[in-house]
Amino acid sequence: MESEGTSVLLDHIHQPEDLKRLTVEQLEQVAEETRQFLVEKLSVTGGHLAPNLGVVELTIAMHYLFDSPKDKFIFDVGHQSYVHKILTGRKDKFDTLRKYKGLCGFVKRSESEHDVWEAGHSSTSLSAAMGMAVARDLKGETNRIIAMIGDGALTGGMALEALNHIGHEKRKLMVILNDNEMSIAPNVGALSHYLARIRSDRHYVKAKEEFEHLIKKIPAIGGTLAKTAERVKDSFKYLVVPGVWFEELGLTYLGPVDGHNLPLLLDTMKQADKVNGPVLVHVITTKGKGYSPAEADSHKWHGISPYKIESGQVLKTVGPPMYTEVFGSTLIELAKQDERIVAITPAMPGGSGLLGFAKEFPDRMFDVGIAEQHAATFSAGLAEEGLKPVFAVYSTFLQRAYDQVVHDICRANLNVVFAIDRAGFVGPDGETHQGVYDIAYLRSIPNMVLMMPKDENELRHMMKTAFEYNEGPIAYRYPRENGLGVPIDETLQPIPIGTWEVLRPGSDAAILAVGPMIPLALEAAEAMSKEGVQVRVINARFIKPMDEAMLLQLAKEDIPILTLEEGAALGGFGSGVLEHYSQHNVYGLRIKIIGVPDYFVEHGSVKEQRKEVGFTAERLVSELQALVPRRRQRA
Ligand SMILES: Cc1ncc(C[n+]2csc(CCOP(=O)(O)OP(=O)(O)O)c2C)c(N)n1
Ligand SMILES: CC(=O)[C@@H](O)[C@H](O)COP(=O)(O)O
Ligand SMILES: [Mg+2]
Repeated sequence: MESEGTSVLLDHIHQPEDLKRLTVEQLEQVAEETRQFLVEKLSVTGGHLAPNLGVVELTIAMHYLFDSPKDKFIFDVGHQSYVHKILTGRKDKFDTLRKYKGLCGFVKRSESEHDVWEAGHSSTSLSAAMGMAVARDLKGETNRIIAMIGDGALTGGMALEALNHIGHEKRKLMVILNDNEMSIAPNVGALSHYLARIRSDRHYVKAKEEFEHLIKKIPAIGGTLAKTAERVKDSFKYLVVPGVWFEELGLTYLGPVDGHNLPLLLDTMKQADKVNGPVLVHVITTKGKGYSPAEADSHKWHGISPYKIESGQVLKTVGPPMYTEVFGSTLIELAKQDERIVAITPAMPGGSGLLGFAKEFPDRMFDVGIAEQHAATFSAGLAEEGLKPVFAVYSTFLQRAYDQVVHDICRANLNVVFAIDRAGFVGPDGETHQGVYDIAYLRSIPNMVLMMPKDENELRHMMKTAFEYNEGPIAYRYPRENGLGVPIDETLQPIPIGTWEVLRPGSDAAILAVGPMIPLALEAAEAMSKEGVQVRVINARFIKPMDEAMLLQLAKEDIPILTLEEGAALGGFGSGVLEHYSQHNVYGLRIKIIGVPDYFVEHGSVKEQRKEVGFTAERLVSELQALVPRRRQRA
């Protein structure tokens, strides 16, 4: 891929209509120029390069044949919608991709009328498509509904629930299965193996054609022989029709078709468009197509940081290890001591830092696919039988398994350990991925213990604490960022459950800070000390249960309290402090909750997101000045 390409045709594509005037050869040139554009732009911005390189021809074909936005294009997850954005007038905004107030990395209604379904979480496209198909029919409209779903997303339970409904109602809609054999990591599961079989045995299609040709040769026959021939043909389907599983669900299966062969793709999708009912087009693509580093390692290039085009070398940020890395290495340390420890990931082995664990303990590592609900109750089953499951999951994706956490794990009080990564703001992935709700949605469940460390060293001790805790479910949450670079204790000590830690003494006010908010609290306390106000800073490392003794002491001292968490203020840790005092009939305290306000915080850097919601020392100082009575503020 030369680094300075000239986009001759792509520069003239401002809306999908501009595609429709082109010849197929010109469309192929647009595809080439689009790949060039993606590689160049994302070398600066970073983003989901490999998924988008894989759907260049597919997205061009969709916009060439069909009429968005009248026809509804629904992208599952939406991380592969960059080509769609390029073709719908947003090419010039790609320098702002995933930047603060810039182009969103997922489908976004506010950006374009062509963006009709927002996602970020996987496996929602088919349910949305079905909803839009029913609405269309009830309104007497005739537009097309076209969902693009990947082979990974297809393993998500919602997708299978939707297929069941789609096949039942038999309404006209098109499912384009973008099969590149990859989730983020190589795809897993029986469904993935089934698709692999279809991909590999191309003779299915040839044999089917020969058989049908043979049947046609038999002279026109009537009666039982005709019925027999039909039954033979139908049963032959089980042998040769590759997509029989989909056909049995009630969808017409077309494919598999090469997703980079535009003429073939166009023909197949024209055929699919004629089907008067649900149709699934099985498209085989290469994740990372056209850029050799991404083709060679599409796991790494699924979501990539800025890189050098020529070498594919990623521009690494230096610094202390990420919390995720510390989690992964410490889990190996613990697992070496106890074979009861098993790790579970819903399709995020790399992102969750478990690749090392998988290598060390292949029999104790379970990637269940994009299936958080199954992962949770699978963990419950493991715990039921005396193992020590560590369910590694991003905060935002744990939302998908809330009932299983309540119903199967906490109610049953099973010893499941939750390793909740990406807790707090996550930066470029934005509002669909912010890990800011798990404090609120977990702390209200009986039997749940929820911790957050002040640094990577304390994370290790929390992991030991969780491992040795056998009173039921326990969770530690940690952010998508580097640790603080603190010294690492070799010996792991469990922390007494429900105990906080005073980090800075003070008698005029107290800040109860959670996790990555602690440095900010210390900075504000330092600033206040210059005004003669001594602010105590407490590491509120147990969100549940709270340190009741310390809360009682604070009440006795009757000093103002400020709670600080990178989580939804509504129902979060600070709410818990208020609830505690209410339950203990303590009245009249001055308490200020600082958390994430009640709206979805969009993409940008974590620093920009924190600034936007007022997580700044200046803001904390002004809140403390308002809380601490004048008499305590010495002149
Ligand atoms: C509920 C949920 N779990 C996990 C993820 C993380 N995730 C994003 S994309 C992806 C893989 C999707 O694979 P596939 O659908 O095959 O798309 P591809 O990237 O291969 O084009 C995963 C696991 C998510 N977005 N949503
Ligand atoms: C699209 C998606 O959900 C994942 O690719 C996610 O963006 C990964 O997030 P991290 O980059 O934090 O692992
Ligand atoms: Mg895939």
